[in-house]
Amino acid sequence: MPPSDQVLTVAQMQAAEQALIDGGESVDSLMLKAGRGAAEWIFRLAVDRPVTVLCGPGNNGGDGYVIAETLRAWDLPVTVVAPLEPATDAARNARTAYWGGFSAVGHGGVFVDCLFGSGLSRPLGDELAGLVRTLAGTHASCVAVDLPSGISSDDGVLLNEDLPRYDLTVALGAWKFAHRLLPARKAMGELRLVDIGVARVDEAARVISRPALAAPTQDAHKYTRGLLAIVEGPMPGAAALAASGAVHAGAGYIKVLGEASGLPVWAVADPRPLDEALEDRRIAALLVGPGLGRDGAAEAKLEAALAFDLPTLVDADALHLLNPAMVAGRSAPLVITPHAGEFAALAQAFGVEAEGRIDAVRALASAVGGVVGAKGPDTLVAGSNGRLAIAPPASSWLSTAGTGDVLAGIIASRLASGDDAFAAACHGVWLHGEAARRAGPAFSASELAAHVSGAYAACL
Ligand SMILES: NC(=O)C1=CN([C@@H]2O[C@H](COP(=O)(O)OP(=O)(O)OC[C@H]3O[C@@H](n4cnc5c(N)ncnc54)[C@H](OP(=O)(O)O)[C@@H]3O)[C@@H](O)[C@H]2O)[C@@H](O)CC1
Ligand SMILES: [K+]
Repeated sequence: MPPSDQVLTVAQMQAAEQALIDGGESVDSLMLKAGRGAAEWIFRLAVDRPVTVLCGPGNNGGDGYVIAETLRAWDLPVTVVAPLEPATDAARNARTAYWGGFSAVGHGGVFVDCLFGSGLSRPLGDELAGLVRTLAGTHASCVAVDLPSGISSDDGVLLNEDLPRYDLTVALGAWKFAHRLLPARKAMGELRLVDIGVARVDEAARVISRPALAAPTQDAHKYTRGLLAIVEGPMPGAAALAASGAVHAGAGYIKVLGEASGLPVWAVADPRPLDEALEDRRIAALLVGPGLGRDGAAEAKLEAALAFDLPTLVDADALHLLNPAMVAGRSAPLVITPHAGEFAALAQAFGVEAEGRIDAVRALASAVGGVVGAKGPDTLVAGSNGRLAIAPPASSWLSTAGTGDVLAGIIASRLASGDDAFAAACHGVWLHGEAARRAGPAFSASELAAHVSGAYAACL
């Protein structure tokens, strides 16, 4: 099987295909593997319904002819709609090898979109967009091969409006960013991956998968497991929620630096002035931001916290205060976890200008000199060295107040436990998503936090 966690850009996919060709494959042989692999999934979906394959001019269209011929040979009624002539040798060869018929309107049954794949370079013209919509509307099920036509592979942007929703998208060779990012992901239905022999690409982005975590060693004590200090602000509920997430995610000791009213009994408050409290050499990681406020006092706390150069997670209010001077000269790991609004403020503060979300997240990580967990329904984690990971789809019930504080607590807990910053962010995002899955519908942030230990148990 192909590495099922890697996500490739179009350029990386082309390089991977070239490596296969250098190793003795041809475009035609790869197209046969891709088309036949896709045909198997379509055959299962179709059962005995007729299939209409829309074939474009490039190699995605070539895949379509292979699919049509494969299904025809398996005795399914198949027709091809071909508004454009094949323009590549492989697509021409595949069309020549197709022995079935053509039609202008299709068959009903299953619509298979092989108009454009990763070679789409601009929005569909009105005529082609109309044809895709009509065929989708006149068939009971819709399948996209590699990508739905009209979607930009490298960033998941919809280049046309009113694109159809697909029941199934069969990715060829590797996942592309569009399979993992919104809004494209929403249009794709079920996702399946066909193996054409693509190897692991070291610098590829990854989908975050279940981490392997360890239980504490036999001789562990609370400090070896990690002391996490959470800087409290005027809204102590946020620090308490972060502490609840943190206690279930690995750290052995959670201390809240402040008055800590309303804290659970197992968390320890340290009400001394922050500078003094931060002198505790046993602190393994710091969390600053949840409930911190955005006034002068908050800014002073953030500066003090960052000056200690400990592994630190900056979240929430603190992200509106963070600036380049505060992170200059730091050497300890830093993680920031902005949602879209906080990201925009940070991009301005750090002078990040980039086209597209992925480049922007990478550029911010580089400017901050740390790891960015860009939160949202399709969370991205970027390291300052260009590493990128994409969260698997998570429960939409996470869209409720306080879940971000819980996530901050979990990631900070992983930092205190000794994960490096990138791993802490990835492990934390996975634990948070899994806790939400276990919490079911309509949970509160504290109920979410209580499910983190169940998520942890799944990683042992
Ligand atoms: N390479 C391999 O080994 C393998 C590749 N595989 C398959 O190949 C697919 C990529 O193939 P591809 O690069 O040929 O691109 P594809 O998406 O078919 O379209 C390009 C054509 O469309 C045209 N065009 C673009 N936008 C347009 C628009 N809006 N409106 C009109 N025309 C437009 C463009 O023309 P141009 O932009 O030059 O005008 C060009 O003619 C990939 O997704 C996978 O399915 C698999 O078989 C495995 C082996
Ligand atoms: K397609």
